[in-house]
Amino acid sequence: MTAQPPIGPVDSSVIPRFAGPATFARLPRTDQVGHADVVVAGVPFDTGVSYRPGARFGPNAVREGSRLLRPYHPGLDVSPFASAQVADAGDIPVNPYDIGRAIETLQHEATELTAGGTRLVTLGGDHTIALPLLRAAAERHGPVALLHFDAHLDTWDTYFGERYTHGTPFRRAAEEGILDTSALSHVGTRGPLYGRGDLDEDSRLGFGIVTSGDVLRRGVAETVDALRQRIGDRPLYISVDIDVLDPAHAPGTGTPEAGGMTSRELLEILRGLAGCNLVGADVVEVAPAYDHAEITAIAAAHVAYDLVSLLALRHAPADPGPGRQQ
Ligand SMILES: N=C(N)NCCCC(=O)O
Ligand SMILES: [Zn+2]
Ligand SMILES: [Zn+2]
Repeated sequence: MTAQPPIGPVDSSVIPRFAGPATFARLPRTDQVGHADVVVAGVPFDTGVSYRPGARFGPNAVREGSRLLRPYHPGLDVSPFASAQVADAGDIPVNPYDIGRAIETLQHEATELTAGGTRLVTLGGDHTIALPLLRAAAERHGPVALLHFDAHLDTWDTYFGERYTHGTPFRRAAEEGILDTSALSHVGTRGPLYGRGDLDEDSRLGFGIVTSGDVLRRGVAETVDALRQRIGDRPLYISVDIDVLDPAHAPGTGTPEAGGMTSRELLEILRGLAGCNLVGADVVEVAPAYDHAEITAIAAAHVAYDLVSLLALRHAPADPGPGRQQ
């Protein structure tokens, strides 16, 4: 906890929430605060996609979609921006022409942002960015447990012979030894694969799978129990590909698959993870050009708000009430 109460978001009863440039949840920028406990950073990068491009515009779309968020989270009983100093670090500028350099830059910047113990929630960007983010998390915490919400496995080996793409980050991460192989789960997977071998290789890497259909059949409570048992108190990284949601709930994404979870199911599962040892998280694959009425951007903003709230809970023995307003 910082000595001064945290600087909170702009007061939407004084400055209308539709006015001015958007930071995430109308929070201060990192240069407006001293130390931040949690930072939200954008990564406008989509050079790793295999189908529709456009996730480079995701970070700002999610910021715009976050204007209506309010400071108290009743589901988790926390005022995240009062319990912890949360700030928007802006976008990390990565090379749009060279995936290798983009990955290097992002790993370096994520390491810098988290140097003093600050926790990072990243807004993508395509799923390629999870690899350098996991590297940075593992540098600090050792191999991390991973909860991966996605329609896709993203443990494929190569696309067009390329090893660093949005369909391969978790294969690379497993090979690099930065994941705790006793606690890896995909949640929400569905849709056709290239072959049964995809599943065999995925399981050989150590992943367990809770499909979208499993969530429907078992329900949220049983799903959360199973995930929590696997995670225990290990350092946990959560990666949310917004295409884990049904295209009805997230049309604005690059590789949509029918038969997905609802945003209600996803948010409820996240809330069920309160108290886990979350060390970092990302929300990726928002591609606003295919969105309608900000459906996807708003869903992603709420997911990011829940992730920030899970992180802020660690600073909040009891709800301290509203923070100082900006
Ligand atoms: N959306 C992500 N991250 N990956 C999808 C890759 C699916 C494919 O091109 O076969
Ligand atoms: Zn996906
Ligand atoms: Zn993905």
